Amino acid sequence: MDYFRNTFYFAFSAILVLILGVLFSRRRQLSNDDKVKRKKRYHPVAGTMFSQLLNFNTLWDYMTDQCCRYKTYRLLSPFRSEVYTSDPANVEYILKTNFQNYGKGSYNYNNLKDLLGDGIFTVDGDKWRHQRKTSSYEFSTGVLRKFSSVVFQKNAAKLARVVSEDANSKPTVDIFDLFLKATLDSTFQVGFGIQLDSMCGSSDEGTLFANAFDDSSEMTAWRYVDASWTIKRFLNIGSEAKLKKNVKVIDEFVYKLIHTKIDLMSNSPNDASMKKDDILSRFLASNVTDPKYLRDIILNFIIAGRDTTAATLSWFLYMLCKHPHIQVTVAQEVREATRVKDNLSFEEFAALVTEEALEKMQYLHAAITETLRLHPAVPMVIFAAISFIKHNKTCFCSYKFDSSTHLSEFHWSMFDVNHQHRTVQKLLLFLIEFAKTLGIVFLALQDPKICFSDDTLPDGFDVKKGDMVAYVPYAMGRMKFIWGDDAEVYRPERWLNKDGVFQNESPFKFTAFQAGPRICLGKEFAYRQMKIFSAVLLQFFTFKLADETKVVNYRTMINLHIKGGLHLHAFLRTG
Ligand code: HEM
Repeated sequence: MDYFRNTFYFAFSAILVLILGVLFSRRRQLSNDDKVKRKKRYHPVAGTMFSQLLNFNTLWDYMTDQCCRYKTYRLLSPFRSEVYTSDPANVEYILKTNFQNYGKGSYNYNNLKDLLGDGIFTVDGDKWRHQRKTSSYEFSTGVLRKFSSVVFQKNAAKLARVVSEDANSKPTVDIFDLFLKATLDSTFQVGFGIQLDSMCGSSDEGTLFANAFDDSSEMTAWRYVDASWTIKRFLNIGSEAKLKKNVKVIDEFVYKLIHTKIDLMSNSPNDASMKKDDILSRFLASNVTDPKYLRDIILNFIIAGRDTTAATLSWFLYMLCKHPHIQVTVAQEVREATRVKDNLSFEEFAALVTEEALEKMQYLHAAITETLRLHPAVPMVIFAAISFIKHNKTCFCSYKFDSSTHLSEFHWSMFDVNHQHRTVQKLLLFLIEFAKTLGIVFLALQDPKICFSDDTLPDGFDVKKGDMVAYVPYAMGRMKFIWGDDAEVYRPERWLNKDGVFQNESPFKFTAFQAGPRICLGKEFAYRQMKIFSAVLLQFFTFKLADETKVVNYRTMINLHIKGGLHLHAFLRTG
C-alpha cells in the first residue's frame, strides 16, 4: 500500500514540477518575447454590434463610453469583427505608418458611386493618388485662394441679409438650413464658376439643382442605414427611384455646364475673358477635358465641403449661445481685427474680412477648432480594404453577385418575376421593410473598410485580415487621457499659447480632419469660409437659442447634424 502511495506522491510531484517548469520557462519566454513584441493588454471584446443597434440614437455617446473603458476594443458581429480605437498612436499607425494596409474599400464606393462616381472620396489606389495629386496642386494655388475668398465674402454678406430678413419676418431663424444653402452656393461657385443662389432662389435651374442635390445627398446617406437599397435600386422604387431621378437632374445640369465651357474655351482659346479662376476652368485650361472625370471630381468637392462646413458652423453658433461670454469675446476680436469705425453695410463689412484680418482672429480660430473637437462634422471614420471575404458571399441582398452562387440565383429568380404582379410586389415590399428594420444588421453584410492583412497595432491589439477598423473623432475629442480632466468643457483657450496665438495639436489626437496622406484636402478652405461667415454674422448679430430649455442632440448619420436643425433668435447689434 505504502509502495503505491509513495509511487503516487512521486509521480504527482514529478508532474507538478514538470508543469511549474513549463510555466516558468513559458513566462521567461514571454518576457523575452515582450522585449521584441508588445504585450496584449486589452480585453479582446467589448460587446456585439447589437449593442450599437440598441444605442443607435445616441451612438456616438455610446462609442465614447466604450472608449473610456477600452482605448481599443472589438465588437463582434455575425459577419465580421469590428475594431474601434481612440488611441492616437494607433490612429497614426493606421493613417500614416501602415497606410497601405488600410483603405476605403468597396462598401463606401458602392454606397456613394451613383452620386459621386469615381471621385476622390470614393476610390483607393492609383485612382485616388492621381486625383489627390491634381487636386492638391489646385487647392494650394494662390489664385484659387483669392477667388474663393471673394466668393465667401459675397455669400457671407448675402447670408447676413437673409438672417436679418428672417429675424424680422419669422419667429425664429433656421440657421442650419441657411448654412446648408450658403455653403452649397459657395462650393458650387468655386467649383463651376456660376452662382446657384439657393439662398435666395433667384434661378429656377439653380433651385432645381439645389433641391436635387439635397435629396440625392439624403438618399445616399440613407443607404448607410437601409441595406435594402440594392433591392430598391434594382426595382427602381422608393428612395432609390428618387435618387435616380435626382442624379439625372444633377447630371443634366452639370454636364450642360461642362460642355458649354468646353465649347466656349475651344472656340476662343485666346480670349482672355475666358480665363476664369473656378476649379472647372482651371482643369480645362490644364487640358483635363473628360466630362465624367470633371463631373466626379467637382461634385466630390461640393459634397465633401458643404455639409461638413454647414454642420460645424451650426454647432459653433450653438456653443456660442450656450457660452455667451465667448460669443462676446469672438465679436470683440472681429471688431478689432477689421478695425471697423463707421456703420457699414453687410457687403462693405464682408469686404474687410481679408486674409490679413482673418490672420488676426486667433480666438475665433480656436473657438471653431474647439467646436470641432467636441462636435466633429465626421463623427466616425471607417477604414476598409479588399477583404478576404468575397463581396458576392457577404451581401446576399445585392443583385451584383456572381450568378453562379446559390444565393444569387435565388435572388435573381425573385427579381426575374414580373414585379408588376401585385402579390409578388407585396412580398418584395414586405421583404424590403423587414430589411429596412434590420438596416444596421445588414450593414455588416456589405463590405466596409477592412484591413488587408493581419496586423498588430502599436498598443498590442491584434487586427485580423478582414476586420473593419475605425477611429471615432467624436469619442477622441472627449477623452480625458488626451485632453485632460476638463475634456468635456468647451474652452477655446486650450488652443492658444500665452501670447494668444493658436497652437495646433497633433492631427492624430485632433482627428476631425483625418490625418496622414488622406487628410482633408479642404481644411484650409473650410476654415476660411467658416471664419468669414462667422465674422460677418457676429459683427452684426447677437444670437440666442430660440428655446433655451430644449435639449439639443445629433442625428445619427454620416455627418454630425443637429437633430431638427438649429433655431435661433438673431438680434441686430446697434452702433
Ligand atoms: C469643417 C469642415 C470639414 C471637415 C470637418 C472635414 C473632414 C474631413 C474628413 C474627416 C475627411 C476624411 C473622410 C474619410 O476618408 O472618410 C475628409 C476628407 C476630404 N475632405 Fe474634408 N472636411 C471639411 C471640409 C472640407 C471642404 C470645405 C472640402 C473641399 C472643398 C473638403 C474636401 C475633402 C476631400 C477632397 C477629402 C478626401 C481626401 C482624400 O481622400 O484624399 N473638406 N474631410
